Amino acid sequence: MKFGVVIFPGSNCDEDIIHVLQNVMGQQVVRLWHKDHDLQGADFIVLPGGFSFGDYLRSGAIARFSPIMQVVIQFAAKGGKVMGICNGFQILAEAGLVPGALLHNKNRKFVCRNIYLKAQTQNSMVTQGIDPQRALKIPLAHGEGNYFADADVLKSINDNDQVLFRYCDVAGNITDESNPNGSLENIAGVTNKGRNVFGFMPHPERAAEGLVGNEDGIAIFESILSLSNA
Ligand SMILES: NC(=O)CC[C@H](N)C(=O)O
Repeated sequence: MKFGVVIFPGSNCDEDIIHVLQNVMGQQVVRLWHKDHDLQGADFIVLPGGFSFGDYLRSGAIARFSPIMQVVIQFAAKGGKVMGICNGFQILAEAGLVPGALLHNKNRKFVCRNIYLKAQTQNSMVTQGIDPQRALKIPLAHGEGNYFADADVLKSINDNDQVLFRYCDVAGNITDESNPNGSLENIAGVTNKGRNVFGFMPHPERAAEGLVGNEDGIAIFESILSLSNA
């Protein structure tokens, strides 16, 4: 598969995801600059983590207007696959490509530690290969990751099976104590109605090889690739 990784001013996880896709997963990757107007034939677009435009106004609020986002929005409208990690998720939410919003963490503090999450649906490209009972240990690093949606949106994403991940404890229990940022119903990631746009806060690209002491993130990348090869 050919991945396109978009780089915004202030992105800081772009090289991490490029490294994992290229060197760990053996995929083709092109770097896309936020001012570009085409996707260089990529089949799968990734918006990486970081602090695009210094998180001014709100995380993702300015990046959402970068020229490349017009092309990404058109690509997604035609069913193209787009995945946002952390700041990428914030940009997708600002662009209206996934439901809901990311508010400041409930305790107003930046959270930077490992958390656990569980896949919530088998019906998505990023989770279909993950054992739903498995608690994945994945790093988290953000100040604005508190997932919010109004009651109607929350109901519709639950009814349509659009929740990708929820925060849990090491044993897989989804509890208030295992919620690191105040997210509604422990939601850590969602997909859109068309199931081709994916956003989540945790960073699997920081946990995808033995060298960094944690390979749990590979399950997500394997899931994406197994469906594309099916
Ligand atoms: N790691 C990241 O992508 C940081 C996300 C974002 N800028 C925040 O602090 O909320």
